[in-house]
Amino acid sequence: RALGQYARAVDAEALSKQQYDFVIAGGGVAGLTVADRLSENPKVSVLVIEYGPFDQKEDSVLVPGAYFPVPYLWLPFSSTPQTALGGTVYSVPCGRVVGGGSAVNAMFFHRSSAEDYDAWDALGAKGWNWNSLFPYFKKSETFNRPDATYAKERNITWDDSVHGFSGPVRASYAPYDYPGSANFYNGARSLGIRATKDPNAGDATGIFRLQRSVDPKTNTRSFARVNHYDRIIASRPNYHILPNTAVGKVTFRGTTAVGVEFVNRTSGVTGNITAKREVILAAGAVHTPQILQLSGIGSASYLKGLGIKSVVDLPGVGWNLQDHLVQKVNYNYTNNHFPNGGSLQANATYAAEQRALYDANQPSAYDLTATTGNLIIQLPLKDFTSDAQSIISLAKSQNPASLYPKAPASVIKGYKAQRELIIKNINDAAIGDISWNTGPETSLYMTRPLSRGSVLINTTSILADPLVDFGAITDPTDLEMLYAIYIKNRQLMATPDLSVLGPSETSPAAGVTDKAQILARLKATLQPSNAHECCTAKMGKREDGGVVDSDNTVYGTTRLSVVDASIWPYVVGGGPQASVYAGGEKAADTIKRRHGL
Ligand SMILES: Cc1cc2nc3c(=O)[nH]c(=O)nc-3n(C[C@H](O)[C@H](O)[C@H](O)COP(=O)(O)OP(=O)(O)OC[C@H]3O[C@@H](n4cnc5c(N)ncnc54)[C@H](O)[C@@H]3O)c2cc1C
Repeated sequence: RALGQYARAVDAEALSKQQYDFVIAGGGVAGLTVADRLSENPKVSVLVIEYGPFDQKEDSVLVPGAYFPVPYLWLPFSSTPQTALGGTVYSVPCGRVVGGGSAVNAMFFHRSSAEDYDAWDALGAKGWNWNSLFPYFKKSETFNRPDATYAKERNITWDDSVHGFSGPVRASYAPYDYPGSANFYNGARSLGIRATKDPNAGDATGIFRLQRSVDPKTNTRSFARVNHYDRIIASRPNYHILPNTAVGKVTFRGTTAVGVEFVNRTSGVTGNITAKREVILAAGAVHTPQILQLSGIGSASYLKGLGIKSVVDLPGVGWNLQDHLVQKVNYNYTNNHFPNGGSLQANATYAAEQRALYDANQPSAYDLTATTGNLIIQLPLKDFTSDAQSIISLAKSQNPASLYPKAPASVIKGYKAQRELIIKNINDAAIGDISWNTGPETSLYMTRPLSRGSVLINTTSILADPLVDFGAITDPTDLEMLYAIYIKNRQLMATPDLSVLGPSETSPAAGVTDKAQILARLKATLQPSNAHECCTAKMGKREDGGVVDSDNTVYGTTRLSVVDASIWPYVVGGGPQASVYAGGEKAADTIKRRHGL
């Protein structure tokens, strides 16, 4: 049988006889963005090989308010014991499904501050800066304005000039809001926190309304499977996806990538497929470095220990892992509004009513994700604490080589350069967030880590998880920044607008005021990952631990590129997906140009 639209019906033998112009490993945000753009040309054939299945349009995928439990995660998957956290292991959250992280994420969809992208360029990702990414942010989205009356009532503001109106990702604001949002907004304003007109304009600090990747016509998730595959596939016989299949390694002629080896996860059947023009890695920041190492691209001496023949000695592969720290803070409220962000879980009658409204396409609590409220506060360090200078001094006093003892020398060199820029921008770009779901849970995020981790293989099987070391809070500055965010949240909860609701903290440090004790509680309860893993095949100079050049090509190879969140020099503040979509759009243009398409 010839390859069908979904390529699901094809057995490995038939597939092995096919050749594609481009073979893409990983059908997540970046992979499907690039596949869509390349296959716009009917003469270009594209195969995406995706480890996970197609989703079955479950509520937990499509309905924002039915988000929990999060489906299609890579489970069970644990990190290595975290040395600065008493040897505890933590889960490594990533999506494993067509659509990748966008099929399972909390749908925050927003850009970071211009300083973050400009820092990438300064660190050697030449041409990757705010100005060059800006048109791609616009290209990636169809922005939907909220209803005018609702927007006025709820202080929703935006700037049309920074948005796109014809791109694949549907971006919108929730049409429903809990009354507690007003308390949060007014409390933040009373602390002097600026109301940001639109965080997507290059300054993502202040308090603002969360834009989400949700289609406002259907009130369902707008994710890469829908916006970069379902939307177009009927007219693209040249675009195929092979699900439930792992890319095991890239195959080479010399240092030229010529295809991939794959294994079907359920049948175990293996095969090879030829890529006539290019192999594109888009397996996410945890798995792209795994594929590279299994293919002989990484530290030659390390790979030799596993019996893997080196193709290119590239010690930066797998290093520079970054993520955002998460700290949940829970409260009891004696006088909270009803309904609030906890009501769907706590009150079955209310949940049934809201579900009926949602099904009738009326504004409903099901239009919100179960994780968040509608508002978020993102601030630079100086706006979280008056103690910013001593935190900066602490950061400067660290010795990067001893913080990251096993990292190759080139990686340390790049790490030092990153630290200098991060410290320089620390009082301008956001370092963390406060998000209250208007119910029992507040989420704090420390988004400007100075600690670094790694993803290294320790077997030669693609079906075994790589070793993921988040390196969480190995630089003690990160814990101090988290503490600053935590204290700011306490100040916020003490403002008249929020204290009127009668909050009393139940965890992580109920009643504790001593700093050392609070730090101990934070260490015991923080999560090293917000599923925002990135930066493990960094774009930048090779001598600084770089893995890909500014055109996404893996150093020392031809016809092999990386397009996902692995390529970032350092993590953006806020949610990463909008930046991955934009980076995918930019990479697709680069690849087209390279092949004269
Ligand atoms: C639970 C969760 C919540 C999140 N919430 C938000 C949010 O609210 N806002 C936000 O901006 N970001 C959020 N993120 C992060 C965001 O989704 C990711 O940053 C983004 O998906 C990364 O895109 P990517 O293309 O780099 O990788 P992914 O989208 O993860 O895609 C990688 C794909 O490659 C596949 N793959 C892996 N190994 C192989 C292999 N060997 N062969 C073939 N395929 C392979 C994976 O199955 C996956 O589908 C969240 C992520 C998760 C998991």
